[in-house]
Order: sequence, then C-alpha cells, then structure tokens
Amino acid sequence: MMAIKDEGTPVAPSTRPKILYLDAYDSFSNNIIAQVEQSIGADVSKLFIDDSRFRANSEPDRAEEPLSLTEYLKDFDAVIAGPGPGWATDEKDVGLMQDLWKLERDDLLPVLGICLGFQSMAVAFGAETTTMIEPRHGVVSDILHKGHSIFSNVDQLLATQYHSLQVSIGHAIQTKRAVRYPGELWEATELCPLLEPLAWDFDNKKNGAVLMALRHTEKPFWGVQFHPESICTNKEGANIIQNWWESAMTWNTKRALSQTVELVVEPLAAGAPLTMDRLRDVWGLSYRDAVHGKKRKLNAISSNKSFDEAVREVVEFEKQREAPRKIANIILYGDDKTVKGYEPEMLHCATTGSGRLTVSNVCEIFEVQRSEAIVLESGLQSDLLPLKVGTGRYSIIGLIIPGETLRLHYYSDTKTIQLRGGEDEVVFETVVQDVWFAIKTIMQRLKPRHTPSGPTFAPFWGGLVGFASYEAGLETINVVPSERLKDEPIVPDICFAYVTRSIVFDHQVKKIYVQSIRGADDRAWVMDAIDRIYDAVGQKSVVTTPSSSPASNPFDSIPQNPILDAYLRSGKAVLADSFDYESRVRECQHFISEGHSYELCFTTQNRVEYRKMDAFDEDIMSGELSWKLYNRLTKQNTAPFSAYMRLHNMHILSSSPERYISWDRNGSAQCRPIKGTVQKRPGVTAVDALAILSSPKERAENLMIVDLVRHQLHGVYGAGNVHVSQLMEVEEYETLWQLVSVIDAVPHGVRGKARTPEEWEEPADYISGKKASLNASNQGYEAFVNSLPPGSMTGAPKKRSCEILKELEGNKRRGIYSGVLGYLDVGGGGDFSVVIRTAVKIESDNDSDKDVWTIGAGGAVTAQSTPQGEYEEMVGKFNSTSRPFKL
Ligand SMILES: C=C(O[C@@H]1C=C(C(=O)O)C=C[C@H]1O)C(=O)O
Ligand SMILES: NC(=O)CC[C@H](N)C(=O)O
Repeated sequence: MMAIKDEGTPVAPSTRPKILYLDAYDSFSNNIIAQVEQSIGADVSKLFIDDSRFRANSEPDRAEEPLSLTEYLKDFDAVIAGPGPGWATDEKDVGLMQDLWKLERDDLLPVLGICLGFQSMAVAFGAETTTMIEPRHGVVSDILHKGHSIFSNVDQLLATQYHSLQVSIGHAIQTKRAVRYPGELWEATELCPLLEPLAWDFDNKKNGAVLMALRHTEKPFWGVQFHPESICTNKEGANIIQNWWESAMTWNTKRALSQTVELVVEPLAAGAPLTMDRLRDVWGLSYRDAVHGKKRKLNAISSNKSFDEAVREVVEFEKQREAPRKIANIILYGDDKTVKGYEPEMLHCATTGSGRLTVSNVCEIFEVQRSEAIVLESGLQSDLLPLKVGTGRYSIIGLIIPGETLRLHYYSDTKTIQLRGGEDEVVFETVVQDVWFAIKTIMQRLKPRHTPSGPTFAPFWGGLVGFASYEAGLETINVVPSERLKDEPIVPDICFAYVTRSIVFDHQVKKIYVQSIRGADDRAWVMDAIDRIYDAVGQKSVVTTPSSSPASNPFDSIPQNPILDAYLRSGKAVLADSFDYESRVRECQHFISEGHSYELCFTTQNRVEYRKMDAFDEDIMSGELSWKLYNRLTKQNTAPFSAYMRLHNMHILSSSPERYISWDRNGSAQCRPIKGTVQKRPGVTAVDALAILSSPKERAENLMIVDLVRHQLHGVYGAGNVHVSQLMEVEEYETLWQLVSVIDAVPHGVRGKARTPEEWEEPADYISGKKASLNASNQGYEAFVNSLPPGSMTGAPKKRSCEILKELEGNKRRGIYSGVLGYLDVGGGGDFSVVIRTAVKIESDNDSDKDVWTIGAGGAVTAQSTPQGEYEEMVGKFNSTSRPFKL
C-alpha cells in the first residue's frame, strides 16, 4: 500500500533518542515500537529487512548507488532487530539484520535482538538454531534469569513466547541436560565464548532448558527470545527494555567520551578535564554529534529526496486521486446520462419508537425481498434487546432503489474499479493502483460539508454498504491473490452500494431512524416512510397483546410453504474430505514447527446443493427464496452480525458472530477478534466450555490474535492509544461457545467511548461526530484498511501465514468468505464483521439444474492442534450455518 501522509506543520527537531527498528515482517512489531516509545521516550523509525534501497540495483536505468546500512545507522542511537518468520540462518528471513553483528569500532552501536533478532545475533557469534520438540506460540513462561545486565532489578518474569526454533550454544544444560554447579548456567561456552547466557526457560519438560537471553561480552549487543511487548508478558517486560536502554546509553556515553578524546585531543591539550558538558559548552556539540561527527550531515543529505523526485511523487499522488474524484463527482452531481447525482449535504431524519416491530417486519413493509437489498442485522434476544452489550446495538436496512442506486465494484485481478448505475450498468471504469486510497478519496468527497442538523445519533447516515473479499485484503499486504478458476463465475472483490435511504434500528433504546441523504426533495419520502413504520408499530402492539393468538399476527406467522420445503428437502451437503483436511492441518503444523508461522487459520469451502428453485416453481423469484433462507438462518443461528445482501450476481446470507472493526465519527475504534471454539453438544455444559476455553491451547490461539490486532492498531494510533478492554472472555452463541477479546483504540486527544449510562442511552456529540472536524484524517478508516485481511482469518505473522495458506488451500480464492462486510458512513464512521458462518450463492449463466450455496469454514491451527479436532471444529462451524438450510 502506498502510504500518503498529510503535510504537517514543521516541528522543531526532536531531542529524543532515535532508535531504528528492523522489521522482519512480523505481526507484533508495532507493539514493540509502542513499548519502546513509551518506556524510554524514544522516537522509533521502522525499516524492513529487505528494503531495496540497500540492495545493489539490478535495474539498468536506475544507476543510484545502494545506500550503506553503516552510514544510515549513523543517524540512530540504537537498533532493535525484531521477531519474524523463518530462520536466522536464511538470508532472506533476516536480511539487513545480519549486517548489524558485523559492525566494528566507530560504526558499532547498541542492538537489542528480539526472538528472530535474538537468534540472528546468536548465530552470528557461533550458535546454532534447531527446531524445538514442542513449539511455543502464545504461551507464557516463568523465566529463570540471572538478575544481571538487562535483568537487573527484574522480579519474577512471566513472558509470552512465540517461537518454534531455539538457540543452541552447546551449553551443558542443552547437551547433557545437566550442569555441575548452578553458576555454570550463566557461563559462556566453548562454541560461543563471547555470548553470556542471561536467562533460561525450564517450563517445558520435553524441550528441556531453552535459552532465553544473551549478551555479547565485548560488543553492545543483547538479545531476548521471548516477547517483552506481549499483552500477557508481565510488567517486567517494560523493565527489561528500560534496562537495555540504560546499558545502551552507558555504552554510548563511554564511547562518545573515548571518541571525543581522539577528536579534540589537540585543542584541549592544555589540561581542562573532558566531560560531555564541556564538549557541549566549548564546541556546541550534542552527544550524538560527538559520536557521529560529520557523517550525520552526509547521511541526511543522501536520504533527502531530490527536487525532481519530490515533484514526481506529488504528480503521482494527484494522478491517483483523479479517477476517484471523478467517481465521486458523478455520485454527487450526476453524469447527464443515467445518473442523477445526490449531494449528501442534507440529512433528513425522522425517528419513532420501534415497539415490538422487528427488522424483518420493516424489511417486509418495504419489500426488500423483491429486489436487490442490504440488511445488516443485530440478532436479538427474545425480549428484543441486543444479544451482547457493545455489539448488536444497531441494525441497518440499506434500501436499494431499483434503477437508481449506484454501486462500486472492484476486481483485484485487473485492478479495475467501476462505478455502476441503477441497472447495474458500468458508468465509469478505470484501473487504480490502490483501491483503498481510491475509496478513501471518494468517501472524503461524499462527506457532508456541515454536520447535519436534527437527530444524528444513528451511527450510519448513509454511505457505502457491502463487502470486501479476502483477496482484496491480501493486496494490502502485498500477497498476490490466487487466480480465479476458469469456470468460476466472476464476483467482484469489493462491492459497495451507495445507500442514500436507510432505516436504522437502535435496539438498546428501541428507536427507529428513517434517513435520507438524497437532498431537500426527499423529505417527503422520509415522512411517508416514518408514517408507515409508525402505523406498523401500532398494529404490532395490538396484535401482540396477550389476548391475540399467534396465528392472527400478520407479521410473525410462518406460512406453510410446500415449495420451500421441497427445495430444502432436495439439499445435499458436500463437505471437505476429512482425510485431505486432516493432512493439510498436519502440513500447517509442519510449517509451524519449522518456524515459518505461529498460527495458521486454515479453511475450506463446503457446499449445500439443491435442485434449482424454478425446477419447483417458475413463479418464485430466487431473491425471495434467499430472503426466506435468511430468515431461517437468523432464527436458528442468531448472531450479532447477521447480514443479508442481494446485489449483482450475489446472494450473501451471514450469521457472523465476529466484529472485524468498528469506529465512530471521531475515529475511536474497536476490534473483537474471536479465537477459541467449543461446540455445544449434549453433555457439554457451560462450565465444561469454560474449562476447555481456559486451556493453554485455546488461550494461546486467542493471545496471538490479540497481540496481532494490537500491532495493527498501534501502527495507526500510536503508543499509548491502544487498550485491551476484554481479554479472552467466553461468549455463548446459538451452537458454540467462543473466546472473545476486545481491543480499543482512541485517537490522541479524543474522548473514548460512552462511559456513563446517560452517554450510552443518548450517544452524545462525540458519537454524532459533531465535535470531530469533518476534515480530520480518519484513523478509523486507516485502521480498517491496515488490518486487512482480518487477522483471525490468517494467523500470525500475517504475510508469511497468508502465503502458506494460499498454497495449502490449493490456490483457491476464499472470495467473500474470510473477507469483511459492513458500511462506511458518509459522516466518517464504519462497522464491519468478519465474513464467517455465511452462505454465498453466485448466479451463473450455466444451465445446471443445481443451486449451489457455498459455506466456508475453518479454524486456527497451532502446534497443539489435533488434525481430527480441527476437522470436527470446522464441521461444527459449517453445521451452525447449514442447519437452517435443511428441513
Ligand atoms: C474460520 C472460522 O472462524 C474463525 C476461527 C475461529 C477459531 O479458530 O476458533 C473462531 C472464529 C473465527 O475467527 C470459521 O468460522 O469458518
Ligand atoms: N517470533 C519469532 O521471531 C520467531 C523466530 C523463529 N521464526 C522461530 O519460530 O523460532
């Protein structure tokens, strides 16, 4: 993705220490950066281990010399070599890291290696890396340490580990599993005489003693195998970082003094004692200048862009904005052919109490089942209150106006974005470099110029509603999506309808908002719609009084439908083959034990096949059939993120329990990853489920994703603005128990979510966005894009895991399953679910007499998984969705 930064106001150069972070494509890097920034008040810059500027250039027309890492480092006070997939002995996996350990004399600077970085340091000084008997990912160990060096004043250390490989320095405790006397544990070995052991882990009997930390006895290099930044490492993690920084500073100061003696020996020969203060007074030299001398200047010049380059970048940026601006202009002002254009300047909104009226009732009043439609529905309890506090408060019916509603499509294989008109015809089409930048540009233009007057508490006023496929997400992390199969019907990778009329339920306070952003003329529609709803609320309250019999309720009676029954009876489930599935799970585990991944969310696509509806009755439209199936699904697998989407050639019926991300108009975001699943079965009680979900295996699965989500949010919101507000709590769903965590991010200087009951009842200005500058950069959107594809569907580290999964899933596209579904509100908010527990039907031109619904399912594979257990878990998830599809 191209990161485009807004120009900020110039700031005075910082006097804070500067640290370089070498990123080996890990999914926890930003947590380390945030921890370092917070615990030592440093500015940390990130550099990827394979940054091409440091490589000799093979392109003939680019004659520039590669940058020298040694020169580049002159600008920093210290380096952190981070974790990552793969092996320290593999150049591709460690890249620039391996050059750190070769630095000599004046070029030397302090380094902290973490995990892969630690392994890389050890290998550079004679150690070997080997696989462990039991990989350790997302597990917390009680680490034995020497209380010395970076462990001084460190109390009991409970630290999270994410590694499959270990460092062997040929220590007796490793080779013979014994030492002659306790002190031997802390002695260097013949194999690695310059490496002093600082910590060991004895927690896992099979693995024996695993080396946890080292320091180089002559150079300023330290390393730890565990993850000091994980949410489950205790506070000693930060203590170790501070200790490292102190050691690094001490080393730097000593070196500065020794160097400056050389530098200034002549003029000071007269005698005065040399101190840092004196250096500063006499020559105006800062401590860093003293260390790095003139080279710093040289480096600053070489890293500055040339004028031509800067101009090229600006032109490129503007070019990228051209097409999305054009699309936004057509949406806003029409195209003097078919598109009329609606400026969302005005929001018309009317409200009424919802009484006992359900989302489904309102859908039927507006006949959404008759044509294309989008419904984002929060499943409710029988008292019509949200299933879960915090999710499931709102439901949104996005009305598709036949012949008018515009849509955006994007196809990742051709990188084409299309604006389609009300008849689904292409109005404008172009190739874009970065579709998410294009959508951001469009949304910025669609933002109302003034905060709408009147009641604006609904989180959605209007905007883009739809989905993005898993493959659209892969693009953002530079993983090339699998190709479409030849006979596969073409489905857009992003499909959003531009919803201008909507009905929003607030289930918490039982209120309905009817809204339009179609300009002044649409007030009449709003008033008419609210009248219809108002009448229906009244009617429903009459028919649901105790005296009325259920059958007399015109809304909720389920009419007998022999055609639907016949259709359902013709259904046949086609499940992934267990032998094949289990052998793929084993392959996943092989990649894990070889250190290439910590957790892999392996998935497959199952099907339910029916005889086509029109084989039963020509009169029943397939849209209505989908609607009926959807109603069965929401009744039998009630979920906080149910969704019905009928657009283009797609029918999407979702019963997802999982929030991907939501953010309000001020940019406060929340992610709710789910990881850890127990199926409800006879004999399995809630207590049993709690016990299973409290096991290290399930907690490890969840922890990895929590750390991954923190990393993603830290990358956008920065240190100190990301908090875990719920860590691994068991939530009950219709057919499963799940382990759920909640991670919140609040932009710097913005108040967080509702804290008092009053704020919860009537969301105040900060939720309505009144206080947010309408031009403020939207961190919520950035976090949404930067977190694709959803981490709970990939595993960690994300990039390498996605590459592995692509291969193990037979280079088949996951498509809509595993993607995200929800809305981007014109006011700047958004809410998306992870597309799981979802049935998808794609209409195709072939004349098959079969109707095929695809239901993807899978689960996180870890080193502790059993192949059979994983298969059963996958089938359990499939069943939760397919059950309503059977009679
Ligand atoms: C892969 C699926 O679910 C994902 C995997 C889960 C797990 O491994 O426990 C739980 C929820 C989802 O993030 C699915 O439902 O198909
Ligand atoms: N988290 C890490 O850096 C892991 C390093 C290495 N890939 C291992 O699995 O041991």
